[in-house]
Amino acid sequence: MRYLTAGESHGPQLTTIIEGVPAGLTLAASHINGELARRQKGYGRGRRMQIEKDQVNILSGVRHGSTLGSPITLTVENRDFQHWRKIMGAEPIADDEEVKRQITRPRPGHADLNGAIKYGHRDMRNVLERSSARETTVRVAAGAVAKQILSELGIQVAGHVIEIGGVKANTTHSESLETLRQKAEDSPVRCLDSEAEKKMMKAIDDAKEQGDSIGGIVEVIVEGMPVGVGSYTQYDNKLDAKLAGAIMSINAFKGAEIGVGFEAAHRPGSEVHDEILWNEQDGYTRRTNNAGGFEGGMTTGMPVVVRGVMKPIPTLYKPLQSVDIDSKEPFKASIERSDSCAVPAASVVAEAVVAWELASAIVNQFGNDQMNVIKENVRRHRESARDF
Ligand SMILES: Cc1cc2nc3c(=O)[nH]c(=O)nc-3n(C[C@H](O)[C@H](O)[C@H](O)COP(=O)(O)O)c2cc1C
Ligand SMILES: C=C(O[C@@H]1CC(C(=O)O)=C[C@@H](OP(=O)(O)O)[C@H]1O)C(=O)O
Repeated sequence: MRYLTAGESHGPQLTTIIEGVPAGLTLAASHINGELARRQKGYGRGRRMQIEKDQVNILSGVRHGSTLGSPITLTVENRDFQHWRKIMGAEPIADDEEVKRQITRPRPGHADLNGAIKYGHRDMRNVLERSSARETTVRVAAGAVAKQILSELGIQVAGHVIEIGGVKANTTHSESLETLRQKAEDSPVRCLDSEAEKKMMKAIDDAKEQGDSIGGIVEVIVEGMPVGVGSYTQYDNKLDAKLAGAIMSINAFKGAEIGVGFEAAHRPGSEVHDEILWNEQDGYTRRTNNAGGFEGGMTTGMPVVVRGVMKPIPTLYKPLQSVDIDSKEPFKASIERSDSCAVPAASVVAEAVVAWELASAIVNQFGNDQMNVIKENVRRHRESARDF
């Protein structure tokens, strides 16, 4: 499966075309809209999220609530476009009109300067419109389709926030994935630890008050993946590497880890590798899951545990030093609106990109045209893995 996205942050809409989704998958706008709404929430979001009310239009590839096997086109309207028609070139600007025509002052931490040099844009709006994380809207829409595939195979995905602005959540949770998901849903910062939640919200308030921004760490857990998805046989078949790439592709994400991740550097092997057990009912299991569900680029059958680190939002009310590309004069940037923390929202994006990679790998490996064939192949594979 593959997908492309298109659309500017303040243009009329965002679009994704998704190819390779098997025929016969149940898919309704409500599956996607639920995910879009989750991405819009989260403490620390700015005023833009009060303007948008993301709703998907399914324009191709689905009839009577079921996928056809043909490309699926999904679009989401940018309501804010109505306020940006002139700036975006959809309406002429009168000569005497006060409209900010060009952005010549690059914001540190954004794609502005590098993108302008690369594409030769003297107006950096031509860069920021596309580098904006508004694009993650349709990635969440594509991820919702992937989640639907996983769900029909009994595979569940949940994401939550484990750190914001240096406040760490206690992550020793023994509840079911469903309970974990519900708790995250009920928390304004998508955090399971209610003590940490309060401190995280205070950290966001403090940062906002000081004109600053903060980042954090999100975790995605996936239960029910069959063993042996992905492969060690070629570097670009390693599914853990694809997950790391997917996490790193989210705007502002600067690191990814699987299982104990970077912590493995500090531990001896006896405290890292997961001992192998066997019982008649389940077949092979592991005593621990430090590997986060991966060995040799393949799933172990244990829960997939992926984390990603998000840097602080780059647009600050406390201005940072930059240079005007026309005058070459130094200036301190001033801004109109921004999120002060988008880590909770980004955890929903992280779920989507992880779901996409896992669903793609399954569809590629277990026959890729019809959903019922894939279901049967996965069922047989699970059975043979258990009896191996
Ligand atoms: C959900 C989400 C919302 C974001 N909101 C903002 C924002 O309001 N203001 C901002 O400056 N950056 C925001 N970002 C981050 C920027 O898009 C990102 O840092 C920038 O495009 C530069 O890319 P890079 O950080 O990946 O290098 C957001 C990121 C995500 C994932
Ligand atoms: C629009 C979204 O996020 C935007 C991501 C973003 C950025 O620079 O990445 C900047 C802000 O946009 P604006 O400049 O229009 O206020 C965020 O609101 C969204 O998540 O849907």
